[in-house]
Amino acid sequence: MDSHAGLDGVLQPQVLKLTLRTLPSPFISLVVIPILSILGWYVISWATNPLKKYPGPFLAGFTNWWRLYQTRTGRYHEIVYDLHKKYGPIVRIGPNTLDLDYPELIKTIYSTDGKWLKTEFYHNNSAIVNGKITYHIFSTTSPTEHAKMKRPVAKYYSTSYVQALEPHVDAVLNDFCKYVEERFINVPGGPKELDFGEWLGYHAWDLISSVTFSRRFGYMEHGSDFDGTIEKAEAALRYFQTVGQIPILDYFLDKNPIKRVGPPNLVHPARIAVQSFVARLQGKDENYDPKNPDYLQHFIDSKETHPDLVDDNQIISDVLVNLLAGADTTAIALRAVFYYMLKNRSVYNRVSEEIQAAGFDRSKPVPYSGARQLPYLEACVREALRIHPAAAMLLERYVPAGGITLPDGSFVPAGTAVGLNPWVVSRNKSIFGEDSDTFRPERWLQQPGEDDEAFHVRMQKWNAADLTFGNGSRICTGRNFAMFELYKVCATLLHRFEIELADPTKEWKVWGSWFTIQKDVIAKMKRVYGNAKVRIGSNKTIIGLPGAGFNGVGLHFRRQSNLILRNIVSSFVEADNGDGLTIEKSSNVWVDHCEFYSTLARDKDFYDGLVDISHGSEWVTISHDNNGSEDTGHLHVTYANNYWKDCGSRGPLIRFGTAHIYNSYYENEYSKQVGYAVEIDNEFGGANNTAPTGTLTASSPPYSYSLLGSSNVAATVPKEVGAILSF
Ligand code: HEM
Repeated sequence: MDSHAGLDGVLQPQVLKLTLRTLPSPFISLVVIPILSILGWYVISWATNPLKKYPGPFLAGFTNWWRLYQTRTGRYHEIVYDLHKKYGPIVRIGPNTLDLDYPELIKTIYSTDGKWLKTEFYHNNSAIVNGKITYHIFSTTSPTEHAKMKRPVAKYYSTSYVQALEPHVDAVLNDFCKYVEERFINVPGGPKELDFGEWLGYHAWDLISSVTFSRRFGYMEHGSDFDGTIEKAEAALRYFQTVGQIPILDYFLDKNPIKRVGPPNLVHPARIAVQSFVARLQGKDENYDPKNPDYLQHFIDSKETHPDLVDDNQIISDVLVNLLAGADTTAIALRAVFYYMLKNRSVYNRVSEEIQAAGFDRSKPVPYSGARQLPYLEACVREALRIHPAAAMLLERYVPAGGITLPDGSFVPAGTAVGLNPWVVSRNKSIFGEDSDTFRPERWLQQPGEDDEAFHVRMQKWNAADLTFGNGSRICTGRNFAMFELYKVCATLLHRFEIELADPTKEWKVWGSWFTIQKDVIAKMKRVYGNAKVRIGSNKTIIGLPGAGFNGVGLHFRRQSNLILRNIVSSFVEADNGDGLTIEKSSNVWVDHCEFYSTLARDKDFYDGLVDISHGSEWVTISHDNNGSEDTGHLHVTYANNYWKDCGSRGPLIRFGTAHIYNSYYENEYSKQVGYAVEIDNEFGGANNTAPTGTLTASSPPYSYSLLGSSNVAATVPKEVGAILSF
C-alpha cells in the first residue's frame, strides 16, 4: 500500500503532463485528423463499394485522380486497352466507373429508351450564358433537353440533305488540290514534302465552315493555322477530357465567378458564326448562295418550323457544335485512312488501281455516288476507322434503376458509370479476329468460301459492334456527313495524286485520350495524269460539258480532216504523249473555247507544247482559247480572240505558215522565236511585236471577221475565253 501511495505521489504530475501533451495541437487537428478521416473514409468506401470485386489498377479503386492523370499521358487509349488485355472484359477505372469490353452490351447501354443517361463527364463542354451554365446537344445529360435540341435539326443531317452539300465539298476539294499542286508539286526542282496530316486538318476545318456558313476559315489559303484556332481547339479538348474525369473541377476552373482558367475561348470561329448569322438575317451575307444550302440556313429554317424550341442562342449553339464536333474528328479519320494506306503499299496500290480503273473525270472531284461504288475503298475506310477511331475514351453512361447483370453473371448496381471505349471494342478479338491489331482492309470483304448469307450475318455483327460514332439516341449527328466527306476526299486525292510517305519507315505520333490526334504524317505527292496519246479520226466533233477535260492525255489529229474541238480543258501533257493537241498533215480544224495549260515550274520541254500545228496542216482556226500554241505549220492558220498567259516560249512560233492573228491578248509572254507576222488589233501586254513583217493584209483572209480594237482586247478577251460554254 505504502509503496503504491509512494508511486502515486511520484507519478501523478507526469500523468498530468502526458494528458496535456495528448491534447490535439493545431497541426494535428487541422492536418493529421482530416487526412486520417479522409483516408479512413476512402478505406471504408473502398471496402464497402460493390465494385470492389472488379479488377483494375489499385489506385483507380480509390480515386478518379488515377484516370485524370492518365489523360495527361497522351496514351490513355493504349493504357486502357492494355488493362483489358491484363484483366479481361471488365476493368474498374474509377471508384464508381467500369470500362467494359462487351460488344453485345452496346445496344443496351447506348439505347434509345432515354434511361441510360450520359454522366457529368460531358458537362464541362458548356458555357455560361446570361449567368447560367448552358449545355448543347452534345453535352446535355438530360434526355428531355436533348430531344428538344435534336428534333428541329435532325433531318438536316440525313443522307439526302448531306448530299445536297456536294457543291461545297467539291469547291473546297478542288482548291485543296490546287494549293497542293501549286505549293508542293509544280515547284522548281519537282515535288517537295508536305505535312499532309496538317493539310488534311486545314481541309477539314475549311470544309466544315463552308458547309456550316458558306464561308471558309481560310487555313488552306494561308497554309497554316494562322489564327491559332486549331491549336486552341486541341487545348480545349485536353481540358474537356481531363476535367471530365472529376467534373466538379470545372466549377473551380472554368465556371467560377472570380477568375477563369478553363479551356481557351475559340474567338475566331465564334465571331464568324455570329457575323454570318447577323448578315444572313439582314440579307447581306455575300458568301451565301441560296442554290447551295448550308447548315446555318437550315438552323434558321428550324426556328421557323419549331418556334417553340429554337431561338437565336440555339442557332449559334448549333453552328458552333457543328464546327467543333465536325472538324478535328474528320481530320483524324482522314489521316488514319491515308496513313494506313500509305504505310501498307500493297493496300495503297490496290485501292489506287480500283479508283483509276473506275474512269472518273480527272478534272473534277470524284462524285460521292461514284466513290461509294468502290468496295475496296470502303474496306480501307472502315478498317482505318476501326483501328484508329477518332474518339477513344469511355462513352460513359449511368446504369439506370434496377442495375444490370453483366455477361459474366456479376451484378452492377444503379448509378454506376459504365460504358465501352471505341478504341477497345474495335479491337475485340471475338468479333474482329485474332489479328484485330493489324490493319487489314480485306477483312471487310466477302471471304473465299463465305456465301452471301454468311457474309451478311458477319457484317451485321460487325456493324453492331461499331462504336466509331457512338450509338443509340446520342449517336453522332454528323456521321452521314463525315462518311460523305471521307469517301469523296479519299477517292479524289487517290485519283488525282500519287502519294507516298516521305519516310515510310517512320511512325506517326498519336496523342490520344478523348480524341486520338496524329502528327507527323509527312508525304510527297505527284499529280496522276492520264498517260496516253489518243488518236482522233476524221469528221469528229468533241464538245466538253462544263468542267470536262483531259489531264495528261495528248490528242493527235494526224492525216485527217474535219475536227471540231470545243469547251475542253487540257492540262499537263508530258512530252512523251505529244502536246495538248497535235495537228499534223490535217485540214479543217476548229479549236474553240478550249483551255490548254501546263506549268512554268518544269523545264519547257517536260510538258512540251500546248497546241502544235505542223507538217503542212491547212485551214486551222484557234479561237477563244486560253493559253498557248506553238510551231505553226506552213499553211493557213487563224488565231482569233485568244488569251495567252505565261507561255514560256514559242507563243506561237511561226516558222513557215501564214497566220492571221487578231483580237488576241498576250500576257507575260516570253516568246523569242522569230517568224513573219502581220498583226492587227492585238495586245502584247506592253511588249513589242518584233517579228519581221509579212505580206498579209487585213483583206487577205477569205472570210469576214470583226475587230475589237487593240485598246479593248485586254479588257474583253480574258473574260470570253476558255471552257465557259454550257450546253
Ligand atoms: C469521322 C468523324 C466523326 C467521328 C468519329 C465522330 C464521333 C462521334 C462520337 C463517338 C460521338 C458520340 C459521343 C458519345 O456518345 O459520348 C459523337 C457525337 C456527336 N457528333 Fe460526331 N463524329 C464525327 C463527325 C461529326 C461531324 C462531321 C459532326 C457535325 C457536322 C458531328 C457532330 C456530333 C454531335 C452534334 C454529337 C452529339 C450527338 C448527340 O449527343 O446527340 N460529328 N460523334
